[in-house]
Amino acid sequence: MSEQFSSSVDVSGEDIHWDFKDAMSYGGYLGLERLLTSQKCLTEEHDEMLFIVIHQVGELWMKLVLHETEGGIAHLQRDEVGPALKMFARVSRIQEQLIHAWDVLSTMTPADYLAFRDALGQSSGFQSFQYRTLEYRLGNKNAALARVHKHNPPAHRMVTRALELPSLWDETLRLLARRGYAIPAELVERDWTQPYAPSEAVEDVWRTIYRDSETHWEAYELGEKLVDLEHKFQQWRFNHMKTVERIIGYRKGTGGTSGVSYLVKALDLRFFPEIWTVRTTL
Ligand code: HEM
Ligand SMILES: N[C@@H](CC(=O)c1ccccc1NC=O)C(=O)O
Repeated sequence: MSEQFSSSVDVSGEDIHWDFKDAMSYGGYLGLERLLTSQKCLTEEHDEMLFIVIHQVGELWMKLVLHETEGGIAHLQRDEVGPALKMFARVSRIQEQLIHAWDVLSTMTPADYLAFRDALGQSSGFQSFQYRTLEYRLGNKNAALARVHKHNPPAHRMVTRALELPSLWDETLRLLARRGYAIPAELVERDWTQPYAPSEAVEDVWRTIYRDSETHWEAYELGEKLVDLEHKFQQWRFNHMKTVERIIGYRKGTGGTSGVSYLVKALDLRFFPEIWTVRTTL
């Protein structure tokens, strides 16, 4: 073994020796070489680095949110509510990080952003395949939005798979049906690519669960976790819309939408509709 690839150190009387060729290192394990050379600014503008890093951090958190959401859904499929709740609790904490990231981006003024905005061309958050995958897994099935990814086959496969699978809400209703709650049969087996249509029968089930939570404790806890998750998703959307308003005003979006008014409309979307409507009649 060559001397330069090995080392030993005396730590509290213990001789620790390692071989660098095989040893795991901090940067190697974390892939820092790729991670920290992936901030490729197109301009010399100071704030472009902030813009890139905020998006990269967002995509990394989204990766973990997807991982935890998949894990949580898999537990629900196996009727393991407790471990699913543990994963959704983590999702909510990650969402808090995503929400607070807007405060960092808000330090960028309109002039700072406009200085490099033209370099972005027609690229836009619309093209985030992880975001679209997440929306589909949670239950917002707008099939048209998958087409954006058709020129990127791995992304298209990921998004299409999410479109075709039962969402978190679908799996929640299937679990309730297995537990004897009166979920309509056409919601237990359906074409999952289609948007979910709210049902009075489902609202009735949640009314039963909420009115007597002590006898329906697991279902009640699951319902409240989903409320947290959707509430935080709404907060993220709202902060996005307000940050966009303060940075580009009422300009059109680079992705071709009207901009702020498009983002305002997106605030009306619901992943778990009956869990909200039931609250009016509890
Ligand atoms: C200066 C900052 C930003 C501006 C001006 C902005 C603006 C917009 C606009 C106008 C849209 C609508 C699509 C379009 O026409 O382009 C949009 C969509 C989107 N943006 Fe941003 N955005 C900003 C930052 C971010 C950040 C930091 C993220 C994520 C980390 C993000 C994620 C998204 C996503 C996922 C969509 C698609 C939303 C949907 O389809 O409902 N944006 N953004
Ligand atoms: N839609 C934004 C551009 C934008 O925000 C963006 C552009 C490239 C990569 C990520 C982006 N972020 C989210 O939409 C705009 O209209 O200025």
